[in-house]
Amino acid sequence: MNDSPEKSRLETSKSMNDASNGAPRERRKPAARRSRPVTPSRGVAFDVLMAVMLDDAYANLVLPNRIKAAGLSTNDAGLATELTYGTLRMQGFYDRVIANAAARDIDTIDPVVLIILRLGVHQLLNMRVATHAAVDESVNMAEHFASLGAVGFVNAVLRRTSRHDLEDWQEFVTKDEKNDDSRLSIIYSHPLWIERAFRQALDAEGRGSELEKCLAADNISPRVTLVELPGFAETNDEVEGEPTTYSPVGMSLNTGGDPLRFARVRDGIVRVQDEGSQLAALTLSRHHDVVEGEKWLDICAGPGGKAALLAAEALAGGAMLTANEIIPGRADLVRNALKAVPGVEVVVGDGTEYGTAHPNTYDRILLDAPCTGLGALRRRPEARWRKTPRDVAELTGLQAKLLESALKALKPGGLLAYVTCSPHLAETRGIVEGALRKNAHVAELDAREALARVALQDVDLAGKDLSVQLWPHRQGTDAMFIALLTKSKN
Ligand SMILES: C[S@@+](CC[C@H](N)C(=O)[O-])C[C@H]1O[C@@H](n2cnc3c(N)ncnc32)[C@H](O)[C@@H]1O
Repeated sequence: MNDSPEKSRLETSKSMNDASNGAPRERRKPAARRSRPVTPSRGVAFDVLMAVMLDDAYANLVLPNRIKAAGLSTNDAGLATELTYGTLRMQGFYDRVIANAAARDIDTIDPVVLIILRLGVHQLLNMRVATHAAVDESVNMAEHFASLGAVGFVNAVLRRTSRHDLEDWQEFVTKDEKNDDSRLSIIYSHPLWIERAFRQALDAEGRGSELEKCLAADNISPRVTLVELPGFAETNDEVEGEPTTYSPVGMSLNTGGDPLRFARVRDGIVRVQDEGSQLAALTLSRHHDVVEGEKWLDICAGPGGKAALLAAEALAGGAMLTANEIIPGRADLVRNALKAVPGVEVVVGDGTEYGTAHPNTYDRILLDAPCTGLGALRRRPEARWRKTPRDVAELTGLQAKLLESALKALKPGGLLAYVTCSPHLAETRGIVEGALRKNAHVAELDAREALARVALQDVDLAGKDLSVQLWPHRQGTDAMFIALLTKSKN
């Protein structure tokens, strides 16, 4: 490095401590408009980042609408997606870079300016955008969306940033960190408590050495995978994809774009679904042969992804599925997800009370519990910044109650799958072990062996537990946890 970031910081603080640095918080008159418009992809990314930051919007919901409204070409849509998702994921790291290059606390920078800077830093450090283009386009955005003083500020901060590459910045912004956890949490842009939760879960499997790969996997967009509902979609030759690695009913899309362009997706017989979710549903439905007339329950069904697969499996085997969901609007989503599969009863109710109302009733139960979703961070780029350890405390209380209730609703000798899209030990082994301690008549079954019978290939599972923990960096799926429980007949 010719010019260390530290030196830049000093220079920056000198040059930026004048009155024309786009001082934060107070709204100024927008800068004089340039004739050059903001590029469509940057405009969409800016718009979505504003909605996420200021309106608590979800990027994965807002972005497709904004792309459509702006009429972006496929290439521009790809660029807008990379700008939005990449910036959101790496926000924690970029804020360290910006704070350093600007020599000021991030909280003192106007939100509009901060978003423009984060987008600029992403282009400079993680995309193959030429430096002059990244800086000029960001300055242009500042001229359109921010105050006059902010234009020079954006220009100066990004020029400082551009003097060093990603590795230099990684080294610099972590040089005072005392331990590996805080260093990795900054470099891979994960809040420290999440990084620690992943470390604990991997350590428990004896695979702590995979932590960096695990964190890195969250910063890459997954391929779109689809499930072909068994019995409905086998003859499908319209969707261009290839079989998924493990799921016998899955397909990975070869191309990007909106899967709704395929008629079978619109009809609901081919559905977007992570491969890990498919495996979770199949581990329950294919654990043993279905006996005609079996009663199945999906106790937390919304929005209905796994319910649709279970419904197809139930129909094929002569079982009857009930799908329960507490939020009426989400129960409507379940009904919509089930539009292609007849015969499913959808009910709205509190799953924690279900077992008391319907004791010893169901042969198979899926409890896909409300959870932190830490296993799907790669899909929800802003989620890592919104979750807190308090969410874990609240959710584990609910998960334990739901499991108690589901166990009550289970017929003696029946099979219950406890599933989370989180590898956090408190939400996974903690809940299962709590239920086993509390209920002498409940036993854990070997979910690994059950999964092995379902999966197309060997699944690399570590540790000694009977449950399954999938990982994005290992299986390319969301980090789904699957435990199988039964209760004795007497
Ligand atoms: C992880 S999601 C289930 C995802 C679903 N299995 C799928 O594949 O689409 C958990 C669901 O549980 C619902 N839920 C939360 N608390 C509940 C409760 N007390 N009773 C029933 N459902 C509940 C949430 O509204 C949410 O829709």
